Parts: sequence; structure tokens; C-alpha cells
Amino acid sequence: MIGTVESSEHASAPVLAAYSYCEAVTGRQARNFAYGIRLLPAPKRRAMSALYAFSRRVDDIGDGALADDVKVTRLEETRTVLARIHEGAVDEDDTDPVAVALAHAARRFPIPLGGLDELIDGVQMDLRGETYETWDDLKVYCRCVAGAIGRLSLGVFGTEPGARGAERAPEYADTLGLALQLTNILRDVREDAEGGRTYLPADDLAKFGCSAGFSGPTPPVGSDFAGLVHFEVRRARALFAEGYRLLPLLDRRSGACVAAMAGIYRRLLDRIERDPEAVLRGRVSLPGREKAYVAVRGLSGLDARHVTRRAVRRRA
Ligand SMILES: CC(C)=CCC/C(C)=C/CC/C(C)=C/COP(=O)(O)OP(=O)(O)O
Repeated sequence: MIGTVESSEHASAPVLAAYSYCEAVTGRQARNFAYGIRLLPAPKRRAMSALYAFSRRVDDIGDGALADDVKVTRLEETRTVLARIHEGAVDEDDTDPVAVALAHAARRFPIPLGGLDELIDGVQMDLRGETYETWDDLKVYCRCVAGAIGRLSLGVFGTEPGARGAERAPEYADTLGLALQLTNILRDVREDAEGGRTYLPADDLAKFGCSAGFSGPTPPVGSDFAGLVHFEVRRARALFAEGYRLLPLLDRRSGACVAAMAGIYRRLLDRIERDPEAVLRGRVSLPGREKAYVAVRGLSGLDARHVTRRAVRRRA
């Protein structure tokens, strides 16, 4: 079982205020993931909000308008905050509410905080303008910026006592992160191109005649853009299928949280598959009522049961 060191550590008023700050950040900014996080009981919801607020800060440094050298300095500052949390040097009087909340969450749950260093590594890869030749190369980046978030989240969720195969939970959480990140890369292909970033592997782009880039509302002339998108959608679906093996290992509400996060992104993938060029016209998104429907479905355990049935069939 993962997650046995949870203590009943009391949350003081300053710690609760720090968590409230992180929950407000999550409610405002996590347009998709907030639907899942809301399904958790308060201690896990607060811990996930602390993780989200810290990750948002790192991501915003990378995506913001600061000069690159300032971004490098700001990222190093976030590493220092992490190191201070590791050393137990952040207490409730600290002026940084995200650090206070994360330090408390890390005392309460076995969160592998090194995953946040990996996230910073990933954003530093962005700053260096790295591009990726192959899917194996891109996977290294995705593991840093998304697989790590899956593994960190698993520290909060824990696994069910006695769950068979629980030792593979970190691997499944990582894979689910990759599925989400590849979906995110497809959805944001034009926005990233306009920001001078290409994430899709160069050898895939070449195979479908798309090496010229995606800076406009229509595909590069002579390319098979739909072929490229369908190829990457199939890859993302295979990652979702593998990552969904995490669900039966979690308690009901953690499973619901993951099912909602992944379910919303899977529906984005469905939309992208139906109309690949939509990602060049604007940002593909789901209406709020559809996201709420996916979250309720997650709470009723439909996705977890589906995965369990498939796993049983596979073993038979
Ligand atoms: C086990 C488990 C919980 C796995 C999931 C891990 C996870 C949440 C990875 C996040 C990767 C991702 C696509 C971030 C984009 O965030 P964003 O804020 O830019 O997303 P948005 O643009 O869709 O709002």
C-alpha cells in the first residue's frame, strides 16, 4: 500500500489560510483539473491545491513575458523554496502561502517532492528551446512536466490497502500524465507554434509533411495534418488505456478525481479526432456542463468499473 505515513497533523489558522489561497488559485486557473480536485475530501483537496498552485507558479514563470535570464533566476528561486521545504525550514509564519501549504501537505502525505524539481527541469528545457526528434525524446520532457505531476498526486491519493498490483501505481500515474500532456500538446499546437515552440517529434512531422510548422488557421500546404493528428491521438489513447489501470488501485474519491481529470482530457481528444483542424483555428475546450457531467460520472465509479472489467477479461 502506498500512502501509509499520513499523519493526523493539525492545520493551524495560518496553514488553513495558506490552503485557502491555493484553493482560490486552483478554482480560478485550473479550468479542467479543478473539476476532479473538487471531488476529494478536504485534506486531499487542499494538498492537491497546494501542488497545483506550486506547479502553476513554475509554469507561469516559463510561459510569462519575463526576459529569459530573469526566468532562469525565478526558477532557481522556486528550487530554493523546495529545498527549504525538504529541510523542514518552512513554518506557518512564512510569507509565501504556497510554500506554507505545500510544506504542510508534504508533512501530512508522502508526496515525492523531487517531482517538482523534475517539473522545473522540464520548464528549463522549454527555456533552452529544446525540440524533440523522436517520441522517446519527447517522452523525457513529458515525464518531467506531467508524469511527475501524476506521481506527486499519487502521494496524496495513496493506494487502497491490499490492492493487487499497487506497486505499479507510480508507473500508471506517470503514464496517465504522459497521456494528458500529449493531449495538451495537440490541443495547443498553434498557440505553442506562435510562441516559437514545437513539441511534436520531428520524425512524426516529417512523416506527415508538416515540418513547416503550424502558425496559421490552416495546415501547412501539401501536408497530411489530419493523418498526423490521428497518429498522435492513437498514441495518446494507448497511454490513457495503460494509465487507467491506476483507477482500481485507488479509493473511491481519489479514483473519481483521476477519472474526472482524465475523462475531461479524453473528451478533448475525441473532439480533436473528429475535427483535427479545429486545433489550428483556436483552443478546443468543453462546455462547463460537460465537464461537470464527466466529474459526476467519475464519482459514480463508471470508469473504474470499466477498467476493472477489462483487466479481469485480460487475465482470464
Ligand atoms: C495520476 C494523475 C492525477 C495524473 C495526472 C497528472 C496531471 C494532472 C498532469 C498535468 C499535465 C498537464 C496536461 C498540464 C496542463 O495544465 P494546464 O493548467 O495548462 O491545463 P489546461 O490548459 O487544460 O487548463
